[in-house]
Amino acid sequence: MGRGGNRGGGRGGRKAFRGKGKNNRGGGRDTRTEPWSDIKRENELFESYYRKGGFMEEEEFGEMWKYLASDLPNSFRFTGTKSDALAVREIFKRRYIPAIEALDFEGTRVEPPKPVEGFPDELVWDMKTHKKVIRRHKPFAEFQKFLVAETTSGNISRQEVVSMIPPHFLDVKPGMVVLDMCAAPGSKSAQLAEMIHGDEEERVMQAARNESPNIDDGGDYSDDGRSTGLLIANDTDYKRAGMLVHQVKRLNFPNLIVTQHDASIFPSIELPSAEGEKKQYLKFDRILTDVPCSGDGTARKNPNVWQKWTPKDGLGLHNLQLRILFRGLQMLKKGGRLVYSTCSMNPVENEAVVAAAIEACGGISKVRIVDCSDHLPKLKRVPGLNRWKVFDTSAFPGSQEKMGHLFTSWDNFVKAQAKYRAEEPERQFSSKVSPGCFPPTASSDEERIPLERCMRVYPHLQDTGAFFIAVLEKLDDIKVAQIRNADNEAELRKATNELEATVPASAATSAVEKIKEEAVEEANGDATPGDRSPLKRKLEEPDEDAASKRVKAEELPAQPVVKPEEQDKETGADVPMAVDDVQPEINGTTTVSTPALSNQAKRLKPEAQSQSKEFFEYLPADDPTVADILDFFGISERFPRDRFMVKNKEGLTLNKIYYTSALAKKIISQNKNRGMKFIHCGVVMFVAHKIKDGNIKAPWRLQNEGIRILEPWASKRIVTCTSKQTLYKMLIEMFPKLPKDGSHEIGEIGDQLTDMEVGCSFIRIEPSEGEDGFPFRMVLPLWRHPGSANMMVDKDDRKAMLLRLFNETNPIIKNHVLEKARAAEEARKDELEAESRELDEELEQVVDEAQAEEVDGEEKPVLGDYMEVEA
Ligand SMILES: C[S@@+](CC[C@H](N)C(=O)[O-])C[C@H]1O[C@@H](n2cnc3c(N)ncnc32)[C@H](O)[C@@H]1O
Repeated sequence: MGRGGNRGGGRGGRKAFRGKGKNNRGGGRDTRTEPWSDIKRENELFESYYRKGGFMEEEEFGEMWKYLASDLPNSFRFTGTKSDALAVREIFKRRYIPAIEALDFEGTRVEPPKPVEGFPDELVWDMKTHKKVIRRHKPFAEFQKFLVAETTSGNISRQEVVSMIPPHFLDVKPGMVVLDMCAAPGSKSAQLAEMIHGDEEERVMQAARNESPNIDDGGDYSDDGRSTGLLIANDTDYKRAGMLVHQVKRLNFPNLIVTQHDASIFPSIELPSAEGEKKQYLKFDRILTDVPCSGDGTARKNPNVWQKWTPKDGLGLHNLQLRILFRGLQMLKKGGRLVYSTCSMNPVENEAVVAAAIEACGGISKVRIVDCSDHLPKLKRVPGLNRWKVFDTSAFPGSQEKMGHLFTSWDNFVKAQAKYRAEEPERQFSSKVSPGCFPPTASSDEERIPLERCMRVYPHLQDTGAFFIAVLEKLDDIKVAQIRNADNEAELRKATNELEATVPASAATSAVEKIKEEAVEEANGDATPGDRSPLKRKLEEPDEDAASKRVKAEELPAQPVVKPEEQDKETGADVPMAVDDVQPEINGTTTVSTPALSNQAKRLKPEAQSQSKEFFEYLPADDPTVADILDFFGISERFPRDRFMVKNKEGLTLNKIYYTSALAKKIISQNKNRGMKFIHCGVVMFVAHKIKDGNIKAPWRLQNEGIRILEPWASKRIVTCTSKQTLYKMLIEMFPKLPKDGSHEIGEIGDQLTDMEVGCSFIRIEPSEGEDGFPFRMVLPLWRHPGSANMMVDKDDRKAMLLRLFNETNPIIKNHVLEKARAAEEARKDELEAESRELDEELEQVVDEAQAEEVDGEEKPVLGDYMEVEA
């Protein structure tokens, strides 16, 4: 990853809401007007469910609840390549920890940040002092500046600790093909990209020096050290997908594609195949399904949980979560690994989804839950649940009063419903409960799904938010699925209705105030658990050949457009979306009473479509513009020439030239006309230099984003910086002068530039030991003008570098070009004023002359005078 601004100005970080796209219910966006500290952290229904739902002992519940109602510590992660991340972490430890340790705030010693146990290399830190205190109070000003500057430069990610866990369990290796199905705003995608990237830069430099890379981490380094892996980050929500692009763009990762699809019907991705050969479709080594959820585990930072929690939030999302997970398992390679995660504590959104998906895939011989007890051993967690109660509410129409009901099984639920229909036909339930919400009932020990292998992280275990993680491995192709869809449920309901008469009137006993425990039959042992197992229907693995069939997307209104990065982009109509011929036929509705959707209707649920279209046109390997640029920089023939792309319909090298990995190219080229919605791919490698600067062979600028990918292969236009002092001068002066007589003030850089032709070049800075050395390798672009030089790093990034390398908190960056332009503007202003004075004088003269005329002739109205009308 680039330093010194090459990650742009991304300000990522998760919002205090979790996936409230159009499909999501629950807490929703934080819309409160009153301050967080004034929000009452109480909610009777919420508390009753977690207290009575049988999740933990009363004593532990008390501890958990106390933490859940307290503020969340402030956490962050050092990001980027490992060597860069470790270098910035060292600066932080050396400079800021001692300063914070010495602070007093409101009479108490400040507890400094600490590395979070369980995460490798001390790259994750948290701090008890609240974010707001750090932001607003003077003693923390220096530390706050560091956090802001490094977050902007992309060296720090302000991410919640628990949210960092799922990618760690995916066990991603460089070279793997990974899908993040619900990725926005992208903090986990960033982690995954880092993992796929590995120590790529180090390896590429070794390859360029013809050294054989010394690696045995199982990655594929056949592409001259470059990672052959790929991350596809997807989100259905148009605006959030825009946030995702913004977040991942600063990673400068050419092995990344962002798509915008409903993950539950994510299209199969076609791979190129020879004429007449059977079509091949991409299967993933790793998949993350960090699904939309009720988010009740984020209560420490999300007031909506306290204000709005209802059991409907989780119940309403169960089916969408199940469909997303099922689709993920379909697209996973045999032997591949999938992590399912939520920030909810509700088993209906967690263990129930995992169990229902495994059942839908054909059981534990097809998909197993991986025992991860030996992975991240310092991370405190508790086993997943095998038993839980499902919570629902009911009310009479028009009444505000709600009654809570706890059900232990689908049978009891159906029986209780029948009883209420007979006794209180007016009472209405949320009708979001489906059979898959309940604990699975295996017919034998061998078939039992070991849900205890799932992981629950609770707030009190290590002072974090709550999270749920399940690691799944696909053992075999999914050929037969057990489906519980609305048709089957209706059949089941019909069958169980016949049992109504057998339900004793006393079936439902009062448990907590308004909460009813609807599980008495089972508890008394007099219930005959009905056959919960649904009717079976065959579901073949998608017939990939049929995947190219098109389904016309519904016409939807125009959506806001992602900030365009290319001016010459055109808009075009959406291409119909390609989906698998056979989609997971899990109940697409969330209610037991809703009529079944036709298969066609289930497929016709595309996400909101935008009217704008990105173009991704690859340039031919012998493109003359690219050839000139590569020649100008002396780029080795070993650097691939066929991966350059432009983003205009005509495929012209107008403004920007992008670079992508080989696999990204294959996928984009093969699928862009199949209806896939690609919304981002590629790092900007070259930008057209439009200022007249003489006759330059390659009037293109190197870009921070792509410079480190290209630099190891360059043999020309390289300037080496060896002194910190020189770099300092280059940073505080935007355009240091380079007079013809060689009397510059920029040390070794100026010496090397003296005889260099006008145009772009690399500044190479190698790391060196000691306080006076450079903490990490840097490569920066520089433009040599006829009379000056310009390191092409923007002001914010210059400031970040000055702070990081020189501890300079308020640098004044000189820009004589801007000053000259301002002076010219001032001079022009003076000129304009003079012109305007002259005009006034002329006008006065005209008026005087007009008045003089009056003396001789008829009276005429003049400017500033008024007419006298004769009576
Ligand atoms: C919990 S958030 C994901 C957070 C993200 N993984 C991260 O770490 O930054 C859930 C995301 O799912 C998205 N989403 C909701 N329904 C979806 C669907 N049907 N397909 C794909 N994404 C969906 C939401 O827009 C939201 O961004």
